[in-house]
Amino acid sequence: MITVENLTKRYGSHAAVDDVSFTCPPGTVTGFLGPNGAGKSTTMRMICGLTTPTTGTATIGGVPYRRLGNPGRLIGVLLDASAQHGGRTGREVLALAALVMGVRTSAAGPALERVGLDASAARKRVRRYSLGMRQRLGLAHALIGDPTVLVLDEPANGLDPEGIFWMRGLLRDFADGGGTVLLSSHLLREVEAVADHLVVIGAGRVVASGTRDELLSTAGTLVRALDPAALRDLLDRAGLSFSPATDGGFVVTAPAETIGRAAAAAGVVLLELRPAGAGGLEQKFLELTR
Ligand SMILES: Nc1ncnc2c1ncn2[C@@H]1O[C@H](COP(=O)(O)OP(=O)(O)OP(=O)(O)O)[C@@H](O)[C@H]1O
Repeated sequence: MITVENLTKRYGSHAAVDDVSFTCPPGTVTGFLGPNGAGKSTTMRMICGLTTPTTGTATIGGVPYRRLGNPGRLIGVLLDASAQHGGRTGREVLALAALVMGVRTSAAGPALERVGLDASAARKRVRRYSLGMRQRLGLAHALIGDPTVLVLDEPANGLDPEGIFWMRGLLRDFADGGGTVLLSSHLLREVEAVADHLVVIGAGRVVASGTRDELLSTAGTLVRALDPAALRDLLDRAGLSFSPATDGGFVVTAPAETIGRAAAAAGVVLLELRPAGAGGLEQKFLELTR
C-alpha cells in the first residue's frame, strides 16, 4: 500500500506539488496522469525519498521510504531509464543491484529474460541500448528484489506498441498477484488499458481521482450530427454544457436520451450518440489540467 497524505513541495514561491493525497491499494494498478510539468515526477520522487517534501508524508506499507531497511525488497522503482551507468552491461547492472539488495547475483539472468532482454542484450553495454531496452532493464532492476510495490515514472516511453502491450500484461499480472503498482503517464490511453484506479494531477493539484470505471461513467456523451452547426445551436439553446470533439462531434455533459430528444424535436439528424468513454475522459482531463 502506498499512502500519500497532503504532500506539498515548494520551490521558492512555486508549488510543484500542492496538497496531494491518494492511496494505492494492493492488488491494483494506479495510473498517475497529468500533462508535462504537472508534478508527477516530483510526487514520485517524494514517495521514493529522493526529494524532501515541504509538508505532508508519503509511506509504503506505513513506513517512509527513507526508513525502510532494504527498500529494494519491498518497493521497485523506475524513475529514469537512462540513469544506469552507460559503461556497464545489462547483466552487470542487475548483478550489482542484486548484491546491494542481498539477492543472489544469479537472479540477474532470469530477471533479464523476464523483461525480454536476451543473452546478447545482457552482454551489451547500456550506452548501446535503445530507450525501449533501457526501460526493460529499468523494469528488471525494479523487479529483481522481488518487491510487492512498483513505482514507475513514464515506463512506456520508448517502448514500441508490442512492448507497451507486453508491459501492460506484466503489470496486470503483478497486481493480480497482490502487488501494488503506481505508474505515471501524460496519456490516458496509455494507462487506461491497465489501470483500475486513476489519479489526475494538474498544476500540482489532484483534479480527479477514482476507479477507472467511475471516471469513465462521468465522461459524458459523444454526439455527432450531419449538420454540426445546427447541432451546436441546438445544444446552446438547450443550455447543455459541451465541448468540441474531433471530427465535428461534441462531448456533452448530459445523458444520451436528453440529447436525442432535443435533436429529434429540432429535426437535427444524428450520426452518432454514445457514451464518450476514454476519448471523452481524455478531453475532460485536458480541460481540468489546462
Ligand atoms: N528541482 C526543481 N527546482 C525547481 N523547480 C522544479 C524542480 N523539479 C521540478 N520543478 C518544477 O516543478 C513542476 C513539476 O515538475 P515535475 O517534473 O514533477 O512534473 P511532471 O508532471 O513529472 O512532468 P514531466 O512529465 O514533464 O516530467 C514543474 O513546474 C517543474 O519545473
